[in-house]
Amino acid sequence: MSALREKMVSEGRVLAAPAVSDDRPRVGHAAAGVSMSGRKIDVLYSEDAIAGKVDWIAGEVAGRAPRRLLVIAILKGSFMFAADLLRALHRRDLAPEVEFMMLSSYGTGTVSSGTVRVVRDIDTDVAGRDVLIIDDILESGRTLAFARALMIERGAARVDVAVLLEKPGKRKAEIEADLVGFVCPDKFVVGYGMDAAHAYRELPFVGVVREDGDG
Ligand SMILES: O=P(O)(O)OC[C@H]1O[C@H](OP(=O)(O)OP(=O)(O)O)[C@H](O)[C@@H]1O
Ligand SMILES: Nc1nc2[nH]cnc2c(=O)[nH]1
Repeated sequence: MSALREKMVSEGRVLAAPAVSDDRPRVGHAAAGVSMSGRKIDVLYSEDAIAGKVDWIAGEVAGRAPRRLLVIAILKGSFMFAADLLRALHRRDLAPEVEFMMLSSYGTGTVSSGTVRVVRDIDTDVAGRDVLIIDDILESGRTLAFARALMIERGAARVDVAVLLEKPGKRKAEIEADLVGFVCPDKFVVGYGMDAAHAYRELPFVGVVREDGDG
């Protein structure tokens, strides 16, 4: 800490940065069994691996030379992917407008209810625009089929879909993503925006919660 900052802290004019505990989980490529609130999470895709895919997706989007690009992030699960992807798009000299649509079909469970609920709609007119819908994961496809159909119905010129993860062989609705980060094993994944009963969204990596008895 600089002498000036030390003086300001001692005078109560600024807060000292909290001490960083050294026993934080270190998450890298080979990390496994990270402990979170007593549950073990096996890391499936590390922060570095995700960053590489995000950069690749941004390059692909830029290569399509979108016109009047509107990025629509499907909340809640996509918030972290959206934040990283938007910064990566900026680095590729794209300046999209950004919208958020909140859809839900899983509630607190791990199986799709089969019904997509619009919790919050966008308030931008999409007619004539190139739209990129982004979501964390494509599984049954109900969420993204719903969102894409809605944007086409509203007159978007083009609708592309980018997801960080897709689970093959699970589709119940007719949709394929245009850009996919990882093809994911058939396990319920958490982290990097994705939850299990509202937990784990804050994790910077994608993992799988270890079942009791998994070791
Ligand atoms: O392909 P699908 O089977 O439709 O599943 C994918 C959707 O499921 C999750 O959302 P969820 O409904 O859990 O809401 P959340 O994003 O608020 O967590 C996820 O964020 C995707 O949007
Ligand atoms: N958190 C989470 N949400 C999902 N929605 C569809 N599949 C999944 C999954 O594996 N994890």
